[in-house]
Amino acid sequence: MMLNPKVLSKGVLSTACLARSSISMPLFALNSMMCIIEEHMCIENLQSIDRIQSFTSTGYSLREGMSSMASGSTSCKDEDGARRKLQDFSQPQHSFLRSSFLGRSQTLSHSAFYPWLLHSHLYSSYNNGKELSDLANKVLNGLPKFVKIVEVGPRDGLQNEKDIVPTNVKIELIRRLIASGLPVIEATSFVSPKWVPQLADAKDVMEAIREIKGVSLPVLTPNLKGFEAAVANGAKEISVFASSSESFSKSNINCSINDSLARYREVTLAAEKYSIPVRGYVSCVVGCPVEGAVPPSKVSYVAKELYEMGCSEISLGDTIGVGTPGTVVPMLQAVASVVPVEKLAVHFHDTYGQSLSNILVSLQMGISIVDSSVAGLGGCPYAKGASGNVATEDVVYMLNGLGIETNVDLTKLLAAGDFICNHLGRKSGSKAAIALGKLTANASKL
Ligand SMILES: CC(C)(COP(=O)([O-])OP(=O)([O-])OC[C@H]1O[C@@H](n2cnc3c(N)ncnc32)[C@H](O)[C@@H]1OP(=O)([O-])[O-])[C@@H](O)C(=O)NCCC(=O)NCCSC(=O)C[C@@](C)(O)CC(=O)[O-]
Repeated sequence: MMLNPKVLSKGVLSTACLARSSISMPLFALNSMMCIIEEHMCIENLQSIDRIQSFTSTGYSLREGMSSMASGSTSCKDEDGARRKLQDFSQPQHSFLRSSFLGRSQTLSHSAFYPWLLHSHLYSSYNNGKELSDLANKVLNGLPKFVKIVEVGPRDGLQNEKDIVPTNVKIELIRRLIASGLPVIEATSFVSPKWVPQLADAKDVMEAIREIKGVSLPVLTPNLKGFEAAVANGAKEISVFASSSESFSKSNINCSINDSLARYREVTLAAEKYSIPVRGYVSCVVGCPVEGAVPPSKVSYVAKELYEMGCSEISLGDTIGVGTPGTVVPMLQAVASVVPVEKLAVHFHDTYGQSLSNILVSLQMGISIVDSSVAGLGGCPYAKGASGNVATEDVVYMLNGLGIETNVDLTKLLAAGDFICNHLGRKSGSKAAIALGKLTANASKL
């Protein structure tokens, strides 16, 4: 598409920059979006750009949509007073998606390659500045100001490593991750050492970190035995892990979904006595290595059970990393209708490179807790084909770009990633870490 020469003139560009700098929105993302919009819409004058200043005004947010859905309402009011229907994403996959995201009741054909078909719709429907500012408002204004990152590298990241990582390396990794400012670091698992030999040193890891204050260091427990061992070794927070797929439940913890929920009821009851917060994982929230696609209703069933038995946070795990925004959004919609969205976390593995886009749509839906693993370490020994978790460095880089606080020092996080990658003798799984590492190396040559 042609770009109007007027938009290219120096004056226009600098005025556009001024307009952008006067708002409190994440500028990098906003600039990128505006460049795309300007380019494709051949903006003739600056009126549209000036309206960018109204991006901070009120507008429809997906969070509002989610809360109205949770209360049984299916519609919400936008600033023009028009009633817009929330989309029904619970329709079968690969059919059609309704676009309330764009503020129009239009039906978009859904294909595997372009799940949202945002492009053609965007350029054909939005042709004035007011609508452009509404659009940017909807995309960016609903994002949280702070995201809590739950670092799962020492547990989920290392559990699949074939060679046993020495205990002192695990402890040093945890110390470095703490130093980077991460608020939660899942330290280890009290599971059967026959099932996960890599984490057989859970007691020794806990012994070294149990006195550390100011950071949460939860551990994974599959049953009461694991819970008791965790508490005896100083755990102050624990996690239980159920699955939304029967086959995965059987292969991961050797019991059915309902049997696992019965076990976790015992664990949450015991935890309540000690005032120990329990996080509940639901794995295979989009797909299972054995059963294939997992319907959102199964995920919401397990999430609701965990929440109602007392789990204070529910982490939704795409264990094999097959999700795209097209499958993650309906799953979140189903779960958020039974568990408050502020209690939900997302946990993506990056097998198909979809994690960051999945995280972004999750944030747009009101989620503000994201699990990730330093250097993209990870994989589940009982989920064939599962690759590493989304890399914490990549998540922090994206959130920094969006102007979202995490309290994480990226430089120190990169150092923690280098430390563990050096030990494992492996390149980092984080694209941001690789790119920033190259930048540093080039700078030091100057
Ligand atoms: C649940 C069990 C124990 C059942 O395993 P089982 O073989 O059915 O259990 P059992 O009760 O028959 O016990 C077998 C042996 O394990 C012992 N045992 C029993 N419980 C414990 C315990 N807590 N700690 C230590 N030992 C334990 C028990 O004492 C016994 O020892 P033995 O008499 O043979 O010497 C086993 O299947 C297990 O440990 N599974 C854990 C597997 C695991 O950790 N998988 C990775 C988790 S990652 C995940 O789920 C996904 C997630 C959370 O990351 C999110 C995502 O990525 O999507």
